Amino acid sequence: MKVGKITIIGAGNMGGAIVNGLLKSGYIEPSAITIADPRKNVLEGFQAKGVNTFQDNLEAAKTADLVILAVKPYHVEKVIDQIKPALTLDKIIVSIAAGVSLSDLAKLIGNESIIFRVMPNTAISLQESMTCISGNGQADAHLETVQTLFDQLGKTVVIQEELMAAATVLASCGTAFALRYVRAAMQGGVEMGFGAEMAQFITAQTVKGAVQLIMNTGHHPEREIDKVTTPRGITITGINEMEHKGFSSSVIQGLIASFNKIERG
Ligand SMILES: NC(=O)C1=CN([C@@H]2O[C@H](COP(=O)(O)OP(=O)(O)OC[C@H]3O[C@@H](n4cnc5c(N)ncnc54)[C@H](O)[C@@H]3O)[C@@H](O)[C@H]2O)C=CC1
Ligand SMILES: O=C(O)[C@@H]1CCC=N1
Repeated sequence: MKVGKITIIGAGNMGGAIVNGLLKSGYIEPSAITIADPRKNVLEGFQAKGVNTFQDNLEAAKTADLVILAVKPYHVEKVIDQIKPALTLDKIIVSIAAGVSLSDLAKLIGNESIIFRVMPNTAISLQESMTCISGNGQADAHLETVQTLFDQLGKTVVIQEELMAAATVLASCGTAFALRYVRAAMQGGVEMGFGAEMAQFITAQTVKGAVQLIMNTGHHPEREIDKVTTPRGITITGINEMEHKGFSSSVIQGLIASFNKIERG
């Protein structure tokens, strides 16, 4: 079933990105979208786009069929407390707060409520998110509704909740990790003679093409790497130097450090 009215609580990086992705998708009318935030100035831009805006979370949540909690994890408890009178058992509640479990949410909202944990990334504003979804027992009957909604905003997978921390690191933090590669390559490009803007354009298009090579074929990355690394050639010289300096190991250790941060707080 297609979702009716959506309320997003929190108009920051992610709340704002979700609204922009929804507007871009045309999946639901701007008038069916509501966003709430205490900061009046961030709401004005959304109001101009025809979205309903509120500084009062409870008022914002009252009319919704689906409520997305897009506040920092340490604000989740307070926000749920504020909107609880509006969280009737027919409402779908979606939390994108990193590290806040379904059982944490059920303790705050109620065991009988329909609760999803959804982990998108900032590319949701361009309908290019990788979004991982898991839900509680009550959520099963509404999975199609929620997955179809996030399908409008990129790619989705339904996962076991125990993988949510790993999903957060790979898919959500992953945007920043990937862009650090892009920035590093740009710095190298500038040292070799390109202006920063041209280095960014060349690097970004190269990364986009490399990603499409594996996405369009399903090939393992090494299969495509093998096509680039001429024996005794230039690429293998650079790649081996990167590995001597710990490239893969550094990426893996960074992922695990982020994972441990979620798991241990
Ligand atoms: N930034 C990212 O790439 C991702 C973030 N997340 C999760 O999304 C959530 C939001 O993160 P960001 O958007 O990055 O944070 P943010 O700080 O950019 O946005 C949070 C927003 O909540 C608002 N806010 C604060 N107190 C509030 C209250 N009582 N009621 C309503 N709104 C309130 C703030 O004014 C702000 O606009 C976090 O729980 C984070 O773990 C999940 C995936 C990716
Ligand atoms: O760094 C963070 O805590 C958030 C969660 C995932 C991406 N950004």
